[in-house]
Amino acid sequence: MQWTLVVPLKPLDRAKSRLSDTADDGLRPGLALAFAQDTVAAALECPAVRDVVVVTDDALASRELAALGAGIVPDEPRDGLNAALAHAAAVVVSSRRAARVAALNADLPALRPSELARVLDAAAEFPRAFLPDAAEIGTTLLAAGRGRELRPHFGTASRARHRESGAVELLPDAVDSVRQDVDTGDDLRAALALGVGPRTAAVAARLLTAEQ
Ligand SMILES: Nc1nc2c(ncn2[C@@H]2O[C@H](COP(=O)(O)OP(=O)(O)OP(=O)(O)O)[C@@H](O)[C@H]2O)c(=O)[nH]1
Ligand SMILES: C=C(OP(=O)(O)O)C(=O)O
Repeated sequence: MQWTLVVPLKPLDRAKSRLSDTADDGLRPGLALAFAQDTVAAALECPAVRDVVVVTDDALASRELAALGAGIVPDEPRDGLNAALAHAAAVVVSSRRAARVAALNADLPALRPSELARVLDAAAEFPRAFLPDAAEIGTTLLAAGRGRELRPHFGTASRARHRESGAVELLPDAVDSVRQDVDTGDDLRAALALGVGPRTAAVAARLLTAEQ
């Protein structure tokens, strides 16, 4: 069972504003890019993933993520996160017949391919399914089966909104790395404790040096 993942990424100079007390304006865009690179690299190593498509208008992120093997879809219709995801999912389905599509957050720097495979295998049992984030308020993955629309409701309180939309909440064991998104300094410390990918580790080392 193979999936196409759609990963949304807003322009790096506006990304991760809630990390401004942890990483200053000089470091934050690089940190957001490192999260996306580690997320995409781990996703591409997952046996359940056929391909990864990043929906973004950021030129540097597009180059760096394409170099890892991701496809790039421009951010249309420029009406926020859910519109961008719905558009990219529609592009994917029209270009690859019978695709299974899942939206995956770009801020999962501890992502492990085997844990992502476990989540996608669980999602395959349902027409639409989602994984709540570590904080139990948001969502890190929303999956739609063949012929089903994604109908994304990411953003504030997305766990409750995805539940209300009829998507099945997934609760597989041992998938912490897929749930650990990074929005705050505490989230970053939790991700570092799980073990992050090499690009995030390198930027985090610079952050720690800057703190001293
Ligand atoms: N393509 C696209 N991606 C978006 C858009 N808005 C948000 N995203 C991405 O969706 C994910 C969750 O977005 P947010 O929580 O709003 O933004 P963030 O950069 O993670 O963090 P904050 O700035 O602290 O809110 C991140 O990967 C964002 O880069 C958008 O309008 N278009
Ligand atoms: C957009 C979401 O992610 P974040 O935690 O980055 O706000 C969400 O959880 O729906």
